[in-house]
Amino acid sequence: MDMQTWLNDHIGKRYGNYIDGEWEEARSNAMTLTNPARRDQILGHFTEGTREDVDRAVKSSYCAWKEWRNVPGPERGSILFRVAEMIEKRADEFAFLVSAEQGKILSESRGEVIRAVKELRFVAGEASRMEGYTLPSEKRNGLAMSFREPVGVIASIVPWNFPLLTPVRKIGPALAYGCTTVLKPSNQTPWCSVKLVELFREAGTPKGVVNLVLGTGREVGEALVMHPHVRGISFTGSTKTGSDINALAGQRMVQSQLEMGGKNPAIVLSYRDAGTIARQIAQAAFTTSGQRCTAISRVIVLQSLADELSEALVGEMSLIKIGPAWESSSTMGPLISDQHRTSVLRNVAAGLNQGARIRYGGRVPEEGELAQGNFLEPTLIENITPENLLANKEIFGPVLSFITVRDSEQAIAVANSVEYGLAASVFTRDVDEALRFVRESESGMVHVNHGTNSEAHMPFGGMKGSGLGAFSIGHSNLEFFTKLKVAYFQG
Ligand SMILES: NC(=O)C1=CN([C@@H]2O[C@H](COP(=O)(O)OP(=O)(O)OC[C@H]3O[C@@H](n4cnc5c(N)ncnc54)[C@H](O)[C@@H]3O)[C@@H](O)[C@H]2O)C=CC1
Ligand SMILES: O=Cc1ccc(S(=O)(=O)O)cc1
Repeated sequence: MDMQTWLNDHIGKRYGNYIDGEWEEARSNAMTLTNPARRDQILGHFTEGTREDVDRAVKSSYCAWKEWRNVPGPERGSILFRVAEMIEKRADEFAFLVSAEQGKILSESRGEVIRAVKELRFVAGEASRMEGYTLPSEKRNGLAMSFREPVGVIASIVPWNFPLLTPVRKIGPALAYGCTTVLKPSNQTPWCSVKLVELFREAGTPKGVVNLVLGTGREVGEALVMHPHVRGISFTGSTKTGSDINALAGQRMVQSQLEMGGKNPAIVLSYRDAGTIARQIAQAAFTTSGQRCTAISRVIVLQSLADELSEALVGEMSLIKIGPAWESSSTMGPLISDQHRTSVLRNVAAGLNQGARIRYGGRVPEEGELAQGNFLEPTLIENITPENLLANKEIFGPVLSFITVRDSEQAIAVANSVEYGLAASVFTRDVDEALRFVRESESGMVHVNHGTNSEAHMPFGGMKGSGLGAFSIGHSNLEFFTKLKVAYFQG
């Protein structure tokens, strides 16, 4: 089946919250979700949840946790393996869903689906690895041991750029480590979360272990963060919201795991072939139309290489074809909303006012099919000074800042000069330079000679304004979803 046919069969339905094992009716004031590649197409209608919904959902999760925490790890893991299997079997349908509500092209959506399956399988195995350790006691015939216990109810608050993967990245580890969760998706991409929760139900997850409350950050998100039974907040989104959440959680002595924004650099110090480097940078900058927390948004290049690299980047960018996911020729989709595109354009205009120049792109298509969606050409901007907003602020769109430097020393200083520290790439043929960058980069994830793409079994996170608390995905999740307890035995 193709995406258009699938969409025609599935759009226009109404969806409500999933609380305590029951799907609820969508309320009459439900929010209308439209297709970012075709604003006149209504995808569905989704309840605007309330504080009262949050209260019921959290209480349900709290009740369920008292049972779920005692379910043996391998049994918890087997539910996650089952969900992974089900997503894999319905991979086409999930890719259509991701593309429909997020806008990204189908090959990227398929990549997101595969990644979600891999992460679920990884974390399903983690359910059996909640290790502590045992030491001989100070006393004769004694034992001293530490072990890990699930923290309790987790609020999972997710954004719109990876509408399947990020919910999986929250629900998966929560359940593996014996926690229960209330999921709140972005109200710009609630559909994938609904379909994902349907699978958890189908896979036999006991009632209350996963609840879903749809709605806004102000109403549903804040109520979750403040609920007394919520014992951990796993959040992905903007640095501003993450920091607000952390302040509130801190008052309640509750831990948060925050995955936030980035202004990720690719520093280019030497190469064999400018075209190969440009291809990797363009891929890392423009997939998901630059709306990835790990997108490369700054190229920091030695002056001596700048002309050749800028030419090669323009060459790569001219191959990008913007368009809707259902056109097989499209290689870059729209932005999530018209409002977000306006914010991206406003930031670009402010950067130009500060002296920057557009080298390529930057236009909004105003005619034909493309005018119906939130499209924006991939954009390369040069003549950027260190103070320019485009050198510092997260834009979260298809906008790449081209910055030239004297030497590798200055390159590293510029790379580290922003408030963020999520991902960074270095391109060099010199192993000493590469090692130095790995050591000195103020980023959670450093990539040598490739773009900022991570792997499904490795910890994922950032430093400075990009991340706080335990990294997600890998074994590091144990630190967030469980707490340590020590026991002494005397024989
Ligand atoms: N790091 C990442 O992956 C992402 C970063 N962003 C950045 O954030 C900017 C704004 O995008 P938004 O969608 O508005 O991000 P956001 O950070 O405000 O929203 C993310 C999630 O948090 C919820 N939320 C919002 N305010 C909340 C509050 N006070 N308490 C609890 N939950 C709350 C939202 O409803 C959503 O589910 C983007 O332009 C981009 O720069 C956005 C999405 C993802
Ligand atoms: O938040 C989800 C997320 C962000 C980035 C990537 S990637 O490694 O850059 O593809 C994957 C998942």
